[in-house]
Amino acid sequence: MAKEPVRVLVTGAAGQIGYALVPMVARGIMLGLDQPVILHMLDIPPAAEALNGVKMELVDAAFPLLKGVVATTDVVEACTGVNIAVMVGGFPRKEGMERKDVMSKNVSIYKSQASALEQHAAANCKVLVVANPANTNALILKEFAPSIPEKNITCLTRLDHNRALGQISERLKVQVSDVKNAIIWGNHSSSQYPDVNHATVKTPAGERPVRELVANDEWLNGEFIATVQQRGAAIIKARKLSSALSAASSACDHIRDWVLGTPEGTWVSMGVYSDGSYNVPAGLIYSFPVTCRNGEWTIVQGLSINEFSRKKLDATADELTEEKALAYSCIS
Ligand SMILES: NC(=O)c1ccc[n+]([C@@H]2O[C@H](COP(=O)([O-])OP(=O)(O)OC[C@H]3O[C@@H](n4cnc5c(N)ncnc54)[C@H](O)[C@@H]3O)[C@@H](O)[C@H]2O)c1
Ligand SMILES: O=C(O)C[C@H](O)C(=O)O
Repeated sequence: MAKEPVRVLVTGAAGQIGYALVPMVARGIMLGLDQPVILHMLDIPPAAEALNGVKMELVDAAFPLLKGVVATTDVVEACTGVNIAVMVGGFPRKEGMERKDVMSKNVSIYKSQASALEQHAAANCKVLVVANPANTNALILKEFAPSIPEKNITCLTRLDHNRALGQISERLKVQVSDVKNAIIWGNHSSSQYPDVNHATVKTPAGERPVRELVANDEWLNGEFIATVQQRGAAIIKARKLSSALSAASSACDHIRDWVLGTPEGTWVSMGVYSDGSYNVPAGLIYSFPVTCRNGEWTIVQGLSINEFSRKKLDATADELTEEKALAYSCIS
């Protein structure tokens, strides 16, 4: 029997990530090739015409899994009945703007969208925040949607996770699909800590540690970390626009693994509400290694953290604590 359609909200759908993401959702890349979807697309009134253009293209593409499209600038209409919400819309930092001004605009956007989701989304709606500052926008959304379980509110660090796998694959000249269990700890910002101390590569002789195969701690502790931390900035420098296809693809990876489960023996990185694991302060949205089963994520426990890693976990937690204070100071 055909499955019931799942309603997927994409905010900021007229923007660049939105334009890359909605065809992926409509093709079944996010939720599976047997899962019909209804797309809800939200943008702001100045983008209404462009949003309608995206809707026209979705119709023209005749995606078999796409059972309907809602394209709107009305947040209540956009949020009504959605099962998955991918929050891409936000206020970008413009030249000359203070951090606090950008934060204040995003706090006000995420406060009002939180209320709309809380009141109108389907029960058990899963939320992924992509828009920057992603971790703190997700925290504000959690704050203003108290009836949405905190386990349902996450932010995207899967792009950073995939970037780490990509760098190891390039360095070792192995297939990226053979590299697994990197970890992104902390903030989706340049303070994040890409950690490969537990990562492995599938070889004909079995799974081998990345550190052993790379055999160059100086590169792993220096250039590798900096490259992953700075990759977003490098893409902006090259494209004059921030990453879009990789961000959209990673958003699909994040939701697919959350809903359908992570493969046996594999973990992924997700920004989730900290419960104090690994001595990360509780009450931050912080990126951890997680496995997913039956639509729920669980933080991987018991990984050893050496002194080098400890300092990096703490530094990115400190940045998030500071961002949290700034965001709370903007709440009106
Ligand atoms: N977490 C990640 O890994 C990651 C990666 C890449 C980009 N990003 C972030 O994702 C966000 C979107 O990037 P983009 O390149 O698509 O930007 P973009 O400027 O092309 O698109 C953003 C869209 O959001 C819309 N928007 C603004 N305010 C809105 C609101 N209140 N409600 C609904 N829509 C609204 C804009 O009109 C625009 O169409 C940015 O904040 C970017 O920094 C995050
Ligand atoms: O939009 C940005 O500032 C960069 C983006 O978050 C990315 O990691 O590519």
